[in-house]
Amino acid sequence: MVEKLYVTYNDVHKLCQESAVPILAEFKPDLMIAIGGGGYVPARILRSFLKQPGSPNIPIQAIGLSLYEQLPNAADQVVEQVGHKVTRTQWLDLSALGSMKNLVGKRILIVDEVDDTRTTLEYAVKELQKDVEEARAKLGVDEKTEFGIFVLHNKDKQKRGTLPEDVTNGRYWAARTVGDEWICYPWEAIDIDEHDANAAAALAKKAQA
Ligand SMILES: O=P(O)(O)OC[C@H]1O[C@H](OP(=O)(O)OP(=O)(O)O)[C@H](O)[C@@H]1O
Repeated sequence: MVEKLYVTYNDVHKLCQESAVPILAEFKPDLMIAIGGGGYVPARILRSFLKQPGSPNIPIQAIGLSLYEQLPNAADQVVEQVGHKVTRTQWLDLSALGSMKNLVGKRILIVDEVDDTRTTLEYAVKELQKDVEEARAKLGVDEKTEFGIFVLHNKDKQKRGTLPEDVTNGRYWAARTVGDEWICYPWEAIDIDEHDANAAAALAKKAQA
């Protein structure tokens, strides 16, 4: 039976809080790109912990990627990716000059809640790299953009997707590395009290073991 891992809002908050320390020390992002829907809440919490006194908040932009669902009437937006379909439901608005400038020569932290098969993250990095190249060409700027990744949980399993080596070696932060568990995030809960009770029960069981 697949173990269920219940993650509470407080857990998410604390995972972001502790991860902010190495992310600030080693990367200092200029911009976060949250992969929706699971990346939105962690990105917003992380922003509070990345805020430096005297500096503005780090902007968060959102992209929508869906791995398991195929939107009707959106066949032209469906991309075959290592045997899985990644559907773009939302993307950056690159028509604005400001948005393009945000991409070139910047440190961009991509945020999602879970790195499972890595299909989604591979897609996000590849597509964003293409956008950066396009923006660089249009703006005639030659500064390097660095991508980093933050996830709450990385599943230690065979990955279908791959990430650039410079990201995996030094710019990849997973608050927790877990097995191939079924992770239940609080924002998916229909009954949050039951969810929290399940999380507490699992904790008590672990303490007894
Ligand atoms: O590593 P992978 O195997 O690619 O899986 C991880 C992705 O799957 C989930 O997204 P989902 O498509 O379920 O959308 P959601 O975030 O809106 O729930 C999750 O939010 C990640 O983005």
